[in-house]
Amino acid sequence: MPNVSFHALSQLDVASRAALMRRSETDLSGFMEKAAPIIEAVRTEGDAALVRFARDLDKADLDAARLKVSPAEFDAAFGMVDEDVVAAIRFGIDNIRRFHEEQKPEAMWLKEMRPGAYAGDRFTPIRSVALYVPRGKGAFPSVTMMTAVPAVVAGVPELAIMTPPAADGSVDAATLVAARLAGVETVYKCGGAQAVAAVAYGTETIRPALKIVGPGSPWVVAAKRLLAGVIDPGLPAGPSEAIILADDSVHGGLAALDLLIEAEHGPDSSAYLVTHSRRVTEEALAALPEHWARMTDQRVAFSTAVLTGACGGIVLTASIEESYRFINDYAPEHLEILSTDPFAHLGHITEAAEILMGPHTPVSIGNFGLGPNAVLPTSRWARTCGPLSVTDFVKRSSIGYVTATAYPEFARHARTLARYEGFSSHEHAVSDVRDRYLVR
Ligand SMILES: NC(=O)c1ccc[n+]([C@@H]2O[C@H](COP(=O)([O-])OP(=O)(O)OC[C@H]3O[C@@H](n4cnc5c(N)ncnc54)[C@H](O)[C@@H]3O)[C@@H](O)[C@H]2O)c1
Ligand SMILES: N[C@H](CO)Cc1c[nH]c[nH+]1
Ligand SMILES: [Zn+2]
Repeated sequence: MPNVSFHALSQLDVASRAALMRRSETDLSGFMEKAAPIIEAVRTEGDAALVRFARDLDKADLDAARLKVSPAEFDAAFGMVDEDVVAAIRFGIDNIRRFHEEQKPEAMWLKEMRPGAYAGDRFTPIRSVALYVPRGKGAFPSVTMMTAVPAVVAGVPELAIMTPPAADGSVDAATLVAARLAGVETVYKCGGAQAVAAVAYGTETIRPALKIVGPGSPWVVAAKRLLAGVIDPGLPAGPSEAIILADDSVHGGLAALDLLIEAEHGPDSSAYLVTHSRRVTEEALAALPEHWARMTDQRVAFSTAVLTGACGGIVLTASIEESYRFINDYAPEHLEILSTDPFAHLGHITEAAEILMGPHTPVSIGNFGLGPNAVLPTSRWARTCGPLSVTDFVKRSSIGYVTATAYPEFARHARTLARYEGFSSHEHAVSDVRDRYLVR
């Protein structure tokens, strides 16, 4: 049995407690240093650099003509994916679409602020957005669904999926199925930092986009940070992370089962079981070997690295209140509340990007298509932002309309503040100079 990291929270000093907040992406300096020349090569060499990085980093044999997925590759993908996978994708897309249609803001609203003066917001789609779909430590048709569906619901006219090629130069077949079923037919075989650079600057084959969304490895996160002045990098979604909060009403074996969900993404993930119950802790530790025995070697290696390392394990608290405090401090990407009465805890949690409630809502169900978006902020960004949504694919313009009836009162106050701030043209524009032109 590997030595699972165990932290009795009330016995930790301030530094050890602070260390528990760390994620693998907390220090990205090494990745940023190596991503910078990749980005520069794509900016200056375009497609030639993408072909070279596909060969060197993805071991994929490609030429520029094959960077874009062809209609024939899309058609072939449907023949390669089992019917039950297609059915699961259709089921997920249907739920995700219904959720995001509900979320879509009205195209415009106007409110009468004062008699005869109107103000509101108008939402219009962003013209072009790139969707990053990872591949490497897994294939992610689900991420395709989560990024493409809200983008299509928002009405973005130009969408392109960026995803790493496999060694044979192909794109994961289920990812292509999900893309077509969600309504996106432009897919480029290009991943990592080079993909972010390609859509930021554009290449001979790849059109530049105004924004990129979607999760990725630290390479992707680092490139987004470096290119934040060139392209809108969207919400910060890095290596997956989860907290399983268990109270005394559940079996610890269940907590262990769900702790392994996000721990198996990769050695750079984070996963904690947080509980004030010693019984749950002991049951969880006892159940882990049995769960590991059912997993593939790769997933055992990833989850063991997480649970025995500095970004995972078990946190035993002194009380449920201390569990809440820890979680709100940690601000996890995914939070699962394992309790027979999850709603009793919900009000105490304010900082978590996704909160999944009760023993029948494991993180897997959120990941694969309950409806809410599973592309979520990591590394404590849940303190300031939430899941990917339709609003990430639109921008807002405010609208104002003042009639002749309402104008005098607004003009009077505007003159006063313009004078105070020392802006003479601002003042003249709402003074009797304007009246000369208005009265005809
Ligand atoms: N937050 C979320 O919503 C969410 C959702 C799904 C997945 N994820 C996370 O996304 C990540 C996916 O990672 P992945 O590796 O499977 O796919 P990825 O596509 O993000 O990264 C693979 C790419 O990284 C680049 N790369 C790999 N090694 C490199 C090196 N040595 N130098 C330069 N570039 C290199 C390559 O271009 C490769 O194509 C995981 O960390 C997972 O936890 C997050
Ligand atoms: N847990 C990921 C978000 O952090 C989403 C996902 C897709 N497939 C498996 N997991
Ligand atoms: Zn997951």
